[in-house]
Amino acid sequence: MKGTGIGSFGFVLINGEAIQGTINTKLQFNKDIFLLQFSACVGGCYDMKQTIQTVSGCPRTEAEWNVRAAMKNCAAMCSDFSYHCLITKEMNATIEVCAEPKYIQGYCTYFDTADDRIKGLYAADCSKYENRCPTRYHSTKAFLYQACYDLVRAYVTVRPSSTSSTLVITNTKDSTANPSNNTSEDISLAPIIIPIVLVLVIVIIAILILLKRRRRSTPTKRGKEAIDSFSGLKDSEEGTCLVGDTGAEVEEMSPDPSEDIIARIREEYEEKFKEMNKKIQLLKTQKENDTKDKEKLKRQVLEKNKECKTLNNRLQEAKGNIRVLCRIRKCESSNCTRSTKTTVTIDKSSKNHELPKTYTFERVFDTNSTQEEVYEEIRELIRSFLDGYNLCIFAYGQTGSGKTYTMEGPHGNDVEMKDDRGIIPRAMKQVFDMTGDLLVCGWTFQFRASYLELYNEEIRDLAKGSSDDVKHDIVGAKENKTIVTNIIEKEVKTTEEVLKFYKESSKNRTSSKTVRNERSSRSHAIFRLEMNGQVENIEGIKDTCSGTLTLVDLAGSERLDDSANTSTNNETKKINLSLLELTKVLRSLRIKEPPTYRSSKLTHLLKNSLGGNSKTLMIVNVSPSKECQKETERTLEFGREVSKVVLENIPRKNK
Ligand SMILES: Nc1ncnc2c1ncn2[C@@H]1O[C@H](COP(=O)(O)OP(=O)(O)OP(=O)(O)O)[C@@H](O)[C@H]1O
Repeated sequence: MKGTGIGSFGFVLINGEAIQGTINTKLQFNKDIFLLQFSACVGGCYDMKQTIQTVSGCPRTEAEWNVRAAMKNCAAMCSDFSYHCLITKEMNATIEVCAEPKYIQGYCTYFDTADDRIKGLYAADCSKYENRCPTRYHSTKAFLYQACYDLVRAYVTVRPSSTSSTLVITNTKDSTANPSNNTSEDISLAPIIIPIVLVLVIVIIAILILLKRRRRSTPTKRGKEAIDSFSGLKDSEEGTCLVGDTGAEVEEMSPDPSEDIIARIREEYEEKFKEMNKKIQLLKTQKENDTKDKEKLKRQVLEKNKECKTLNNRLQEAKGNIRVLCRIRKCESSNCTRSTKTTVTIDKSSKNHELPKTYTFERVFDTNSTQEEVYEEIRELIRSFLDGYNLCIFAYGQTGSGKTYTMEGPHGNDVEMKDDRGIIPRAMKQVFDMTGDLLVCGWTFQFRASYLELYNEEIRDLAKGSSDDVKHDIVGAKENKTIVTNIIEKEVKTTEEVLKFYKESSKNRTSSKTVRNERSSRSHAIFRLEMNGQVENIEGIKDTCSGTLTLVDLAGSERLDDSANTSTNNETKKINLSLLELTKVLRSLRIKEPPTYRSSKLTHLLKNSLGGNSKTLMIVNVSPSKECQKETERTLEFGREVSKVVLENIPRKNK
């Protein structure tokens, strides 16, 4: 035996609509040697309830799983939390998995005895993988497995058959590197390999524990168990950190299946959404006296709407409850960044022989990105607000990096329906269009808008403008919304009304000239839209739905010396202090310590949007200009920090 390698990859099969029958999945193996392991996730990773049950309860009895390893001469070692089978190429093995659920998920951990290339993988440069890991890969284990996956993927292809649910795993590795004439030797080595594998597993656990101690991060129980199931390792120590506390973490180890799942859920969602819209249009054209048909259509719309909600939530859970996107500002001057769809690379000075630094985000919008492209990425998330989740979108970045442009658009207060309008006017239109459509089937909605700014740690009600001489205090929270005293919460019924309110109020926002921006916003602007909806459902029972959409344009995050002007120094200090507190809160959420929200007004105000029943999206805005390089790096570091946050999944407030 020349060396011992270890790798793993996951696969996921989704049988779409055909839920009723049994799914028969055949796996054929013709690699040298595999440790096959089936674990977790009966019922689909995106169904939180079922995932919790299966991961924490481990109801993986032989009867439930009915896993039949139709293999001859197979050295099988089964543990009580997952199935392991050691398979060699010579066995020409085929495994049939029969299971009721919609999704089957399995993991195949692979050991290649004739390859030195994987040796020492666990001592690999983790930061290399960390940089490459999209937002939800920030876990010690996750990126180690990501590393394995990368290596294994290089010579294993997973090819789903177009006509049946058969996966054929073929060995595409260079045959000279693994001559077939030594396979009989592999078989005879099988009993030796098992102890080696076990030793290897122990070594991995030890390394992981060490790494975890250094990082001092804490996993969510479910996330940890999901990883354990994935790896087949159990360790009692705490320490790994996953982003997006959902069953989706398991898929995140192997990007392709996860992407695949997201694409399939989206496809299903879009299909249902289209069907619902068709029915809504039909309903709108129904004659007044056609009561019978109308009632039938109403019921169908309500049903479809429920299905859409479930699917959209699965989609958002799969993406993670806290997401970070990055946008690079348009720039005419020298550019220090390079970007792909998911990475930003900062080129360092060649004088100091510094290597370029790459940051990975779920999505990166380059200098040519349009407002529409940015909005398309978050359109589905806005739907979550209408489904009864608190949603917070905020723009973070250095002064002049394009935060206001992204949130509002380039026209200052003129936020009407122009092509380059930003997130706020687009979101308002989507919200009122979508709820307007649902009115035909009996839904009623009430919306209340408020617009506050935090300037020098003082809350101002922008809706009151200069006449606002009353003190505003945060007095706790009601129904998951932070309550602020003496503010205007205007009832709005249409897109036009809400945008008029926004436009009038934003005239009062505090701005001044800074080195980098003629009209720099010197305050955090927090626009909130509160929704309460009711409908009588199919069974005649009242169904309610409520949520708060918070859209935040943070003040510029530049360092003190960048602002130079002494009159703004105080402002800058306060801004930076509150941003620092925001970072601390996010860090606390990450390491599962209770955050001290009250240490700044900003975090106190955003309390209900940064934990618990909320979905959070941060857009880190950066300038690509060389002069801003240091600030750009700081911003990207911040974005990376946020992308490590784990949020609890608390049921939405839809009763
Ligand atoms: N993607 C873009 N395309 C075109 N122009 C842009 C883009 N991003 C920003 N700008 C322009 O750059 C200038 C500064 O942008 P903006 O005011 O949005 O920055 P900011 O981050 O909000 O700054 P501050 O924190 O100082 O308020 C504005 O004139 C804006 O119109």
